[in-house]
Amino acid sequence: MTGTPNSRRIDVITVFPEMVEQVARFGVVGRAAERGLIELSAWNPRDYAEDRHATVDDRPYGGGPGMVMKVAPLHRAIQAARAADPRPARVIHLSPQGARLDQDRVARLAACERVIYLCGRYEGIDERLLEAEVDEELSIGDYVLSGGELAAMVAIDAATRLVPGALGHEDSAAEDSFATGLLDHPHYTRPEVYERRGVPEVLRSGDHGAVDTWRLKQALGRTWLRRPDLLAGRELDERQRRLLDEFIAEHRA
Ligand SMILES: Cc1cccc(C(=O)NCC2(NC(=O)c3cccc4nocc34)CCCC2)c1
Repeated sequence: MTGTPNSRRIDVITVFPEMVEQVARFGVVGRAAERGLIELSAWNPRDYAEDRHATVDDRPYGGGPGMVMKVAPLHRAIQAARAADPRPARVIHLSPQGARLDQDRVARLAACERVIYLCGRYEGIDERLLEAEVDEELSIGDYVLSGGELAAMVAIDAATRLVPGALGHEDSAAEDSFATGLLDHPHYTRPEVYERRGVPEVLRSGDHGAVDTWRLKQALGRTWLRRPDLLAGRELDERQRRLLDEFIAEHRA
């Protein structure tokens, strides 16, 4: 099935295709898939194994616990995915050895017409497959996972949100905060009071300028408090500097 001509094609090489296909059933990614903005296909190396037991793994040379994913079934699955669309594809291996996924790298993924995500299981993938087929390795963080599928789903979700048309206005507004590299300001909705806790006056004042200022101040302040590293890498303009200084003074009062 081919999507609209400029649709993004996403292929995932995984022994658990049903797991990964779920990401395209819900929310923003689900709507993008429905509307043909993206096209998601999963390819199971088990379907490309030579033997009748559909073996995709084998014991490691050098001994040790666990199993290693074999080259041939993965190679054939990648070839099948490549053949499904004439456009060149960037092959991304989700791996603890990879560069840390961040919004800049997500933006680069979103700009690719085709991406093939390669998900490891067991102890990992035979190095010769990685040497031959992988363009880039990405990690979603420093913790132990059972496989690369969740990482692929994280990358797919984050990148799809950046595909033009994927977000309606109501969602794109939510992008503003991190598009500025800051954490989010606090959010409130009805009721006005819940168990004696109210809503900041300014948010109900109808003064949109004051609301924007309050939100920027809160975003700057919370970033300063919880993720100062995000502030270290950026210049604040005069207004932002003043608002953050106000927040800090109030925080220390
Ligand atoms: C810190 C650390 C050091 C050594 C091994 C592991 C580990 O978790 N190894 C197991 C595997 N992990 C991942 O694939 C994986 C894990 C974490 C983030 C990721 N982002 O993308 C893929 C990721 C690799 C082969 C099968 C799963 C983790």
